Amino acid sequence: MADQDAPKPVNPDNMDLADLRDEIDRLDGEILQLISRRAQCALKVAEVKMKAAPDTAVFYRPEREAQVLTRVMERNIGPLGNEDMARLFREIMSACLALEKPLEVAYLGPEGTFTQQAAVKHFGRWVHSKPMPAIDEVFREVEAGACTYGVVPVENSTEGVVNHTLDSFINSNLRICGEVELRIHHNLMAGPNTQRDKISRVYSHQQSLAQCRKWLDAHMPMAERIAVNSNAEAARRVHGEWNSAAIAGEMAAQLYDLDIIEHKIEDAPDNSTRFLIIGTQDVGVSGDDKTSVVVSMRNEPGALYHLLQPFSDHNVDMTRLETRPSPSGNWTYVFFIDFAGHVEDVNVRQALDEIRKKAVEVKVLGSYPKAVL
Ligand SMILES: O=C(O)C(=O)C[C@]1(C(=O)O)C=C[C@@H](O)C=C1
Repeated sequence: MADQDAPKPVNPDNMDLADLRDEIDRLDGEILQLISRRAQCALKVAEVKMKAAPDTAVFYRPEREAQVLTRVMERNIGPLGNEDMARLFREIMSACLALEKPLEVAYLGPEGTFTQQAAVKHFGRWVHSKPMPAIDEVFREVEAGACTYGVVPVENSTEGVVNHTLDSFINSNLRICGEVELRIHHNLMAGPNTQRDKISRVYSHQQSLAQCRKWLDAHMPMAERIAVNSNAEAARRVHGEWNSAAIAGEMAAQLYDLDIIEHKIEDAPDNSTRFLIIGTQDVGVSGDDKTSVVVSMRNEPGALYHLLQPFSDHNVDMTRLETRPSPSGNWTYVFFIDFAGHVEDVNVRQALDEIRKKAVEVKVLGSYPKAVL
């Protein structure tokens, strides 16, 4: 391009409103062209994948998405914050992937749950999402191939692990393809005809009731607390009942037309929940990964020590250990372990090889990128 054709540098400080809007129009034109070119590239990527593996092409690549979002955050110069910028790119990538192949994602419903919020955070808005009534039904939907991926909660920072999810992995061949972390804000909501001092029942998911226990003790000690399948289910019920309230997220209040009586009633201000993305694919190395395994050990003295020793010997950073009763009974246990690294990393492979020699069974649930957003 000749020098005289190059766009003149502009200094927004010296521009009036009309000039600033002209500049925004010009920049929007550039952004539009760039997004279109990016989408064309994604279509070409789909062609290349189809050519290489016509029957088994994998379009959604969590490791690549994590790298793209991490790079956006590293290169961002502001004034938009890193997370805001990454969310914009999250949606662009989501739209590009939908051009390649629209994804079907099952989640723990009904509509308006935190799990749906987590699904949107992870995949963006360009997927077909399908609410399922229970965690094991999310697993079944993905196992049956009706949806390619599923989203289920796995642990909460105040309430701990979601046992249903861990137990579902024991009898399933599904893998973990990703994780999402979500800050959870609980709100007390009711229909427009319900007065706060008349509330006699509070519905929510059992974990949400527990996460708001102190607030409920202090402000609604007389109201009966009723556990239901999900917070969105609680909101749906309250939609048709007087003198009842639900504890749920803002999405549920909008969906079921309820008024929020009190925002952020959770006892722990940094309350957050971790969700897993389940599917059938093995995810490649992103450079900042996590691995989850489930190990069953013989019930003998020192079993746990022998299980953990190889992690320390090979410098593998263990991030979580959960014990669950083994489905075979007899007071035996299985251990769910998360650690940093990917099964293709040498130290991880060595640690797992040693554990396999000592364990009754080792099942790798998946290596996947650490949550970026
Ligand atoms: O790089 C790929 O494999 C792509 O399909 C492109 C792309 C993107 O838009 O950047 C889209 C979907 C994938 O999940 C990852 C990245």
